Amino acid sequence: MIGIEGIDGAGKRTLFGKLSTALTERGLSVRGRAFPRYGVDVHADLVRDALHGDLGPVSDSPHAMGLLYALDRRDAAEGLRADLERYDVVLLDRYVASNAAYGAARLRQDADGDFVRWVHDLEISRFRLPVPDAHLLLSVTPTVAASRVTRREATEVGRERDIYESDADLQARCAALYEQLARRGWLAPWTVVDAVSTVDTNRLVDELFG
Ligand SMILES: Cc1cn([C@H]2C[C@H](O)[C@@H](COP(=O)(O)O)O2)c(=O)[nH]c1=O
Repeated sequence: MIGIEGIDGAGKRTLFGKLSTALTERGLSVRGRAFPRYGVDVHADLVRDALHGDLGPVSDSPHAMGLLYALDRRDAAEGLRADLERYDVVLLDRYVASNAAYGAARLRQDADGDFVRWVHDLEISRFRLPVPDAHLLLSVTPTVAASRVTRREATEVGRERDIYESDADLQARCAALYEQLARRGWLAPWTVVDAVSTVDTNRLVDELFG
């Protein structure tokens, strides 16, 4: 199970698609999932409302938001465990590490702070969510990521920027948090992928799967 992580606009969705194709071409069965599961889980829908300022003070509280993201994953845990039995590779577009990075960045803590520990206690120790085997961190400057978010807005009709995407300082702190989590090997080993230019997916698959 591989978690694909990075700030908004880092290119996670693109890599997710390319990796799925490359792994399938090598004869592996692949199951992809994305969190939050908007339209599937009530907690994820509350997250979406909060991200657009439609849930009152909930969006002001990193812990309230963190709990909603965690509950969405807890509701998916049984399905995830079944996927792990059935598929060679489970690819995740965001997972527990997103909660650690964004919440800690909002609270201006670092990776050794209370929030990252709180996420671990809640999602891993208490909810017993499956632990990933590896993380891929798409590393990109916040400026490049922001320009990708702007480009995506132009093509996705009706899509409104959420409260995190509009906050350049938060994105910069979040990028720093991800780098710290990667250096510490938080939860699983991390491979940092330079995502400013086009990622060589086949090379990445070779690195990951030999
Ligand atoms: C999955 C997840 C996302 N997030 C944030 C990252 C994004 O800015 C936002 C929405 O995710 P998305 O843009 O990938 O749909 O939620 C968390 O803070 N914690 C989480 O657990």
